[in-house]
Amino acid sequence: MQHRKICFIGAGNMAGAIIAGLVTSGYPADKITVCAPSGKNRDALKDKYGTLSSSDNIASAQTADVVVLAVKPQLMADVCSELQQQVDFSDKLVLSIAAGVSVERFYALLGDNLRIVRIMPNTPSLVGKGMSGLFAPQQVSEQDREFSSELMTAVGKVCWVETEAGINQVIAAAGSAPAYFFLFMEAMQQEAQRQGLSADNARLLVQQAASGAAALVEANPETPLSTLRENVTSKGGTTFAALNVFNERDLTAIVAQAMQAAVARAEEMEKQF
Ligand SMILES: NC(=O)C1=CN([C@@H]2O[C@H](COP(=O)(O)OP(=O)(O)OC[C@H]3O[C@@H](n4cnc5c(N)ncnc54)[C@H](O)[C@@H]3O)[C@@H](O)[C@H]2O)C=CC1
Ligand SMILES: O=C(O)[C@@H]1CCC=N1
Repeated sequence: MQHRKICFIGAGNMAGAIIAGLVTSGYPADKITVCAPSGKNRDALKDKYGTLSSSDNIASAQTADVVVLAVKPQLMADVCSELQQQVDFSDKLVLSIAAGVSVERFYALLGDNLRIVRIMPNTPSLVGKGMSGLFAPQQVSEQDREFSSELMTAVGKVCWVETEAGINQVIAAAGSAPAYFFLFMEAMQQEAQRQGLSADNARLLVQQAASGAAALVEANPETPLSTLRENVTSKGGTTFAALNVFNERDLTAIVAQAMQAAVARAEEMEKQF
């Protein structure tokens, strides 16, 4: 892949996960500058991965080919207004990983001719297991699309969505989704301990069950998820008893409501930020 000069604005959980994944997969660390007001996170990335560290968003963006906007959505307007005053974006690709900040909003903040791609990644990018959804307006070149795809492929899998609304659906299905699975695993670990297993064993059992299930899904892409579930479920057996509890509480409806809430919040943020 091309090794363009990248500047990350923001050094938090998500930027850190992408940077770690990128460098681990061979992206040259000296082509990556990480900007944040406080030295804590960006210097930790510098120490661990050899990336460059700066408190100066403007100077770093000025010399970059690619600017990754990785601050919280509520800070995006302030950060962009400051950049817009001093940085010429005409020769730069801008990648936003923020939830709830639309392309239209970026045009208003940084200029109408902005080369922008919205990316919705997730934190498993840290270990090369990320999932990113990408959206670009029509005028974004094939080269910029390809670079964006390759960048995120370095830290996981990617899919493109046809419309910007698709980014909010990606949030519900992948961006926020690691937290759903963590919540589920937390609940299982808690109950396993309550039943008498040690904390270490409870964690190990839940962890391996989850990663084993995910590995089976990955290894059998043609097999419906329902078949994998049925393969565990003996009629009248223990799994059947457990699944009955989920079904009685209508887990499917709960999951649907949760994913709809994520989309609704993203839509609300688009109006707010
Ligand atoms: N955490 C996640 O799982 C995901 C987060 N995102 C998006 O990524 C973005 C960042 O989220 P997190 O990394 O979770 O947040 P975070 O709070 O961990 O990181 C935000 C970073 O921005 C930095 N920052 C604050 N003000 C700044 C400024 N003026 N200039 C430069 N840097 C500044 C902070 O120092 C911090 O390093 C958000 O827009 C979020 O919607 C997208 C997908 C997944
Ligand atoms: O919770 C959030 O708003 C961000 C976007 C997707 C994951 N974390």
